[in-house]
Amino acid sequence: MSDLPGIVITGASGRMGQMLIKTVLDSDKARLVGVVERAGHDWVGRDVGEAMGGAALGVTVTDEPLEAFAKAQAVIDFTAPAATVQFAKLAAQARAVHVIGTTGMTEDDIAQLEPCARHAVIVRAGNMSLGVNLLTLLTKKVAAALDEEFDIEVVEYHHRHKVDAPSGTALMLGEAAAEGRGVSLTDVADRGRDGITGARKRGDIGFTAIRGGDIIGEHDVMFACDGEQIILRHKATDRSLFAKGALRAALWGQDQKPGEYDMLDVLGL
Ligand SMILES: NC(=O)C1=CN([C@@H]2O[C@H](COP(=O)(O)OP(=O)(O)OC[C@H]3O[C@@H](n4cnc5c(N)ncnc54)[C@H](O)[C@@H]3O)[C@@H](O)[C@H]2O)C=CC1
Ligand SMILES: O=C(O)C1=N[C@H](C(=O)O)C[C@H](O)C1
Repeated sequence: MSDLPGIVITGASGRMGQMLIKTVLDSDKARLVGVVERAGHDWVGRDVGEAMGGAALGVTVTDEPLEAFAKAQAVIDFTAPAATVQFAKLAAQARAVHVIGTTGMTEDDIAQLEPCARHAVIVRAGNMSLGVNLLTLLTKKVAAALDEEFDIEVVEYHHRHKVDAPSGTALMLGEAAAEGRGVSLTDVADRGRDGITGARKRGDIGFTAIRGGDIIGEHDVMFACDGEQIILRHKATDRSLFAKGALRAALWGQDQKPGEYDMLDVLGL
């Protein structure tokens, strides 16, 4: 048997799940040892290669995550908040690195990761791409350089199937802008404008979510004052970018102590 790190992918049939499976299969640094779907899904019990419309891979889709995690060195998880919280407990039990791409997690969901990270490595980021993580650093720097004469607005664009807003990336960028300004995002976030909202409050960080078609993910951070605007933009044109980042995190996590990490740690930024 190969001694390459064994990876389990959760949410196997999802947009990211399928991309992650292909990315692990294409890699010469890791091997696919399991795939998980939710109970009742029609992929459960089938060979994942065949379920994806190709040749059999000898890996059967399971709805028993702990059994799968016990065989793995890392779990890559892009599913939904409630599932991710459960998977964190099971990955900790199996001492497997848990890479979390799932967005839309509440503060309570995130708090439940903390005890799990005492036993296993958790890498969590709303966006696994190098470009977005670099953009968070640029956003922080620009926000620190400008005063509140500049209004900060984060605009995100995603496909029609996305279920959470603002996107995880938009929140990362908002956090970075707030950090640059030395304020707490909770105090200044303006997340939903509708009706007679009153004029914009000085110092607020606004969020707008566009949903349509098959847009993979685009994010603008606008700094607008009277007479000029600066717009920092990231555009994802291929989901494989997130999957490659997640696999990189899973491999990086093999050499780390238990704890919570993000992609800036992985990328050394
Ligand atoms: N951090 C990042 O770089 C990125 C994060 N995402 C996030 O990843 C998540 C998934 O996105 P998509 O793949 O587009 O969604 P999707 O809806 O296509 O896939 C989610 C999959 O998870 C499965 N699932 C749900 N509950 C489950 C459970 N209890 N056990 C096993 N499987 C379960 C669903 O059946 C589905 O197959 C979202 O939160 C999204 O925002 C997406 C792209 C990049
Ligand atoms: O749901 C998606 O598709 C994406 N979600 C992530 C987010 O919420 O920021 C990352 C990426 O933009 C795609």
